[in-house]
Amino acid sequence: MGQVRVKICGLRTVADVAAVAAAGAAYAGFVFFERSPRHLSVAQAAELALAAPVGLAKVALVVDAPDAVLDAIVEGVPLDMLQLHGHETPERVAEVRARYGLPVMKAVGVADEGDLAALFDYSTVADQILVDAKPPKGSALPGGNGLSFDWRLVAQRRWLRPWMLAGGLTAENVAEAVRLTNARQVDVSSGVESAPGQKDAGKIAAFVRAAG
Ligand SMILES: O=C(O)c1ccccc1NCC(=O)[C@H](O)[C@H](O)COP(=O)(O)O
Repeated sequence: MGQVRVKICGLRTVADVAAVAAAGAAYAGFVFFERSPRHLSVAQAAELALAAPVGLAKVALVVDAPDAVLDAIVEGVPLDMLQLHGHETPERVAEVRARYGLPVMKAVGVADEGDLAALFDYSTVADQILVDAKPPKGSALPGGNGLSFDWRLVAQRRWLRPWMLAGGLTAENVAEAVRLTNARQVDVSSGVESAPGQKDAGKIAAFVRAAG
C-alpha cells in the first residue's frame, strides 16, 4: 500500500474486489442507490464483502437512507464504515454513528468557498469527511459523476477529522491533486471505469500507482 490511501467506489463484481485488493487500495465502496449504475442489493454486497481480504475496508454508501434501509444493510453485509452521501444533517450523522457503532464518513459537495463551512461543521460529528465535487443542478446522481472542483479551494486545509479528496480523479490527474491539496486519502469511481458501472482492473492499478 502506498502513502496515499485509496478508496475505489462502486464495485459490482467479485473480480472488482480482487482487482482493488491486488492494486493495494485501502477501501472498497459499495453503492446502495437504486438510480445508480453501481447499485447493489444487500445480497450482492454481502457476496462482495465476504470476498474482500482482511485489511481492505468495506464501505457502504447510502443517500438519505432511513433506519430501515440501514438496518438491512448493516445486518446483511459485513462492513467497516458507512458513507452518507445525501443531505444528512450533522444531527443525523451523529444518530447513525450511535445507532450502528460503525465509523461514519460524510460526503460534502464543494463548488466554491461558500461550501467550505459545511466541511468544518461535519468534521465535528463524522469520523471522516469525503470532500467531493458538488453535483450539477438536476444531476441524476449525488456523486460518481466524474466531475472535479477547483482543488485550490481545499489546498493545505486542515479539519478535525481525516478526509478524502474525490471528484473527477483519474490516473492522469491524481498525483497533481494530491500535490496541490496534500490529501492523504483519495476516492474514485468513474475515473477507473470503462463504462458507467464497469470497473477496469488496469485503470484501478494505474490509479493506485499514480496516487503514490
Ligand atoms: O457512484 C455512484 O453511483 C454514486 C451514487 C450516489 C451517490 C454517490 C455515488 N458515488 C459517490 C462516490 O463516493 C464517488 O466515488 C465520488 O463521488 C467520486 O466519483 P467520481 O467523480 O466518479 O470519481
